[in-house]
Amino acid sequence: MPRVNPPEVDRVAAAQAAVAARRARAAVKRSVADRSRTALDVAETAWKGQGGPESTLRVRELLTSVPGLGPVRAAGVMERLGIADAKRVGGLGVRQRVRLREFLLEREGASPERARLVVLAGPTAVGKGTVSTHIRDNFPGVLLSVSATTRDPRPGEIDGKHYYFVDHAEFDRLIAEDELLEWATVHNQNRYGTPRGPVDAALDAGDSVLLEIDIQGARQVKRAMPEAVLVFLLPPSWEEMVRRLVGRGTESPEEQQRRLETAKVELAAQDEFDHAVVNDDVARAAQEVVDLLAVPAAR
Ligand SMILES: Nc1ncnc2c1ncn2[C@@H]1O[C@H](COP(=O)(O)OP(=O)(O)OP(=O)(O)O)[C@@H](O)[C@H]1O
Ligand SMILES: Nc1nc2c(ncn2[C@@H]2O[C@H](COP(=O)(O)O)[C@@H](O)[C@H]2O)c(=O)[nH]1
Repeated sequence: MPRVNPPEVDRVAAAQAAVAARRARAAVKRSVADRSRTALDVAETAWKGQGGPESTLRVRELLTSVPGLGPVRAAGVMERLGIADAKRVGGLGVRQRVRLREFLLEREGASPERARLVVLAGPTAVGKGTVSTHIRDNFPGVLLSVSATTRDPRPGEIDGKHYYFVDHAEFDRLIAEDELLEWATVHNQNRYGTPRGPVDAALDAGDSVLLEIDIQGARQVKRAMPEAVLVFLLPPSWEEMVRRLVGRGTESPEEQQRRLETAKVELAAQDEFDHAVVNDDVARAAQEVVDLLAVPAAR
């Protein structure tokens, strides 16, 4: 027999239930924040459909309880995943669940205690330098490795900031003394290499490191350090990449042609990478790379 109560009793019971539900949701959020549970575990519980506090938690609340994800970054993540602001975890559609699960898997695999080595590679003029500079300027928690190179500085490039500009004898010495984590002759012309010391020191100190290097170098890093995360930066289209190369105006037409030949080979290697990021917008592409590094956003 259904019970019939006076309206006051129903209202009091409903208010008590709402308070209990809010407390339960707050407890779930605290358990993610203090890492006694992962956000993915919470989401999976909600999707088992038992109607507990996990399923009525808003996705925004779940994400902002993940260490290192503030409201602004959480909003950006939701926009990327195609999840509306008011959505509750239990109310997500199948595709949204798949996207959120993938995001949380990646994010929680990249726990902030585990420093990561991320390698950003891609074809010429896709914007590797631009995206890396954006990360260096906006995410002080990331160490951007400074490479050694035998090429001449371009106008405005500073020795020790953009590259260590060295002659061939010095580059030979760096190789002979095993001071480079990887090195390669790029575009059949100049040699470039990653100094090993600063990378090792940063990882030992628990700091994540970003390398912006070519594909041959990325393969060498993966062989030496299989835990490194390889990210392939893609242009929105081949034509846009050519426009960027020509528009940059730093190479002669012959050098542009040489780089485009290398680019065809490089684009064929994108499947060897762990992740692909399209550089249609610098800030968004940089954010995607930073999410893979799992470092706190700039204040
Ligand atoms: N998202 C973007 N939208 C429009 N232009 C961009 C974008 N990202 C970079 N660019 C422009 O494209 C050009 C090439 O960028 P950048 O020099 O960073 O490429 P790169 O991948 O480092 O090239 P390389 O490997 O040849 O050194 C620059 O003029 C830069 O301003
Ligand atoms: N293997 C490595 N490649 C590197 C390194 N530093 C930069 N690069 C790549 O070289 C090309 C050309 O650079 P540019 O500054 O002359 O335009 C570009 O693809 C870089 O990613 C390195 O240490 N190792």
